[in-house]
Amino acid sequence: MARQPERVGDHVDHVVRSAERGVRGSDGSVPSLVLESWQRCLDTYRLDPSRPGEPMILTDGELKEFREPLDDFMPLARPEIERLYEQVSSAGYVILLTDANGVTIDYLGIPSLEDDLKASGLYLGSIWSERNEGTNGVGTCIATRRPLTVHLDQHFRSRNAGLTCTVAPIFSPEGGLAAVLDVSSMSSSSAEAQTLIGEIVKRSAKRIEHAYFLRRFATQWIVRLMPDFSRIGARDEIILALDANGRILGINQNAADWAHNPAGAGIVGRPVSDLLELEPERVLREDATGAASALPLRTRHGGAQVFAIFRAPERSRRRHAGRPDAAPGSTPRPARPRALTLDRLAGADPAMTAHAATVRRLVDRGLPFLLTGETGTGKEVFARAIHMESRRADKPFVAIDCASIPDSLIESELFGYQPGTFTGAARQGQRGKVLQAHGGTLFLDEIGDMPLALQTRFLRLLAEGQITPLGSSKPVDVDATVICATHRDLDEMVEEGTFRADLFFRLAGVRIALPALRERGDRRALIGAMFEAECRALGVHAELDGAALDALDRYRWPGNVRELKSALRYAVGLSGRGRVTVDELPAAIVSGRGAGPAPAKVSDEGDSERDALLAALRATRWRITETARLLGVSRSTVHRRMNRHGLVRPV
Ligand SMILES: Nc1ncnc2c1ncn2[C@@H]1O[C@H](COP(=O)(O)OP(=O)(O)OP(=O)(O)O)[C@@H](O)[C@H]1O
Repeated sequence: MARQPERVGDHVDHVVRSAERGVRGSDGSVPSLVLESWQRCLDTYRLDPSRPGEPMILTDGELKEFREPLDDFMPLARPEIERLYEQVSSAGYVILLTDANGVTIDYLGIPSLEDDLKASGLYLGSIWSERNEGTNGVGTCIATRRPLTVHLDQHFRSRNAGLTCTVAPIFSPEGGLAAVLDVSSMSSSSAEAQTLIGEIVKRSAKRIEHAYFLRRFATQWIVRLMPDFSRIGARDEIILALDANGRILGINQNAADWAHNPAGAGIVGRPVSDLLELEPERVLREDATGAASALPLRTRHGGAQVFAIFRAPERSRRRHAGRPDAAPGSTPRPARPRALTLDRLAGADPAMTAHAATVRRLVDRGLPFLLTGETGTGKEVFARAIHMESRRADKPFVAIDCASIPDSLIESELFGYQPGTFTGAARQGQRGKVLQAHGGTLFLDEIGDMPLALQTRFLRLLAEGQITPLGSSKPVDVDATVICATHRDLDEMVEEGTFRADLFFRLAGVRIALPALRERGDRRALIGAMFEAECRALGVHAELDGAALDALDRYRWPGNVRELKSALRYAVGLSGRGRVTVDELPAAIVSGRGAGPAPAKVSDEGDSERDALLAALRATRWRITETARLLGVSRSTVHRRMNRHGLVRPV
């Protein structure tokens, strides 16, 4: 908030003089974290404490770029932000979640004060790095990685000296700073209130950090440790992620502190039995008995007692359905999404329902399937549903993306190789994905990107049910259902001679063309069902407003169901008040961008492909995801084409 001019002078004087005297010469009235920050602002960033002006607020488009890398994190943080807001908003506080650059990526504030909050920078899209705003809660937390309160004129800039900001860092499972949680008000608060808010913010930040860690290692073993059983689930809980052999894959920040090892270096990669008197087999046994009670253990060094709770990896937990999987008081996990069966994928769309009936009739008849459809129409999930419908459902489903493997490796990835076949090869050789799928299903995504030379070898697999690993002369029998998918027009490629006709006829045993989302007859119902699924997945209760549903229904969806899913996740993540309106939808959907003609298909090779790619890269300012969407191809295809045409993002 703006300050009176005469007080601005006093403030500047106080900041500059105190910074000159430094921590040693200080009378203790200014906390050392703040003093050191003032020094950084003057000496390193060369900021002017008296500078007036407005806080910088990013546009929606700019903000989206900062949010994108934290797509999986934001929905985990949202419920905690809401809980925090409920606790403190009546006392005039607002909540900001910033990324590690200080950009406010999520926010909950008092709607009636919105204009004032925005003018003070307590708003979505504001930037609170020290370099931008000088000493402030978020920026100084980023610089020091410590929780703190910056009260009134402890702020470096005079114009922020009406604020009180209490913050706590949130660390990523890798030990880096992921985000900062901030509770701010536009007024002063008593020392007692600051202490109380400080504790509440730290607890919330830890809850988010734990949820992030548990989500990241959902498919691994989790061991939660506390010196005292009653404290399991508390915020100083130590959490380790282990692989099936008891090797430590990740540790939370508390574990790093416990081991006096800030980044966890030297712990990750070691067997858990180095830290605890615990043999890996014991972990498995604990889970098999479904034990949710704490197991007393001793630390390897020092022999101190700790209590441990185990959580099995997500997949094996499904087998113990109904068994408690979290300690009391821990963050509730969002519901796990239900499997996408053929029926669920088909919904009420006539073409999809007919495809589901075809699959049921022809599955297990030894025929290969060819799935076509624009990017994001659900080809891979459909392939998985075919597998689950088949008698091979309990055998492996092996997916391979022909577009993302370099041409030089695709052959060895698929067919494996004998020991010593080429430089850099594993000494014991490799089995190859095709053999791994033996007995189950082999899913070849982006088959249209398979190099011609390899198509010949692949033909043999389809024709004779045999493959020959690289460096070997002995063919090996393979029994697998083959499902291929592509967004390309294979008929056209065959005509052009870029795809082998004989291979095409072999693999197109059962052709299934998945409709684009804009062509689906059950689009509104599908949007509604996917909205509910997102709410369940994020643990949120929300309704979809009629106008928002209309906007979603009208949009052209160049990225199809994938794009719809991420738009819904974004909207549900943003909906604080239990209702998703057009305001929560991504700007492109509301503005109707992407509501134009269907994405142009680029030709296979040559100049036109390069030109189209370059034009798309320029139009999207070299953003790969958007380029892929614009061209109607996958991100990996964009990367491959960039390599092929030697296109490098300008610096
Ligand atoms: N009917 C559906 N209901 C819910 N989610 C769906 C449905 N169809 C697809 N999805 C989701 O949409 C996303 C894209 O699906 P998928 O990866 O199978 O598409 P694709 O056609 O293989 O894409 P690409 O061609 O780019 O590889 C996935 O997250 C999938 O779970």
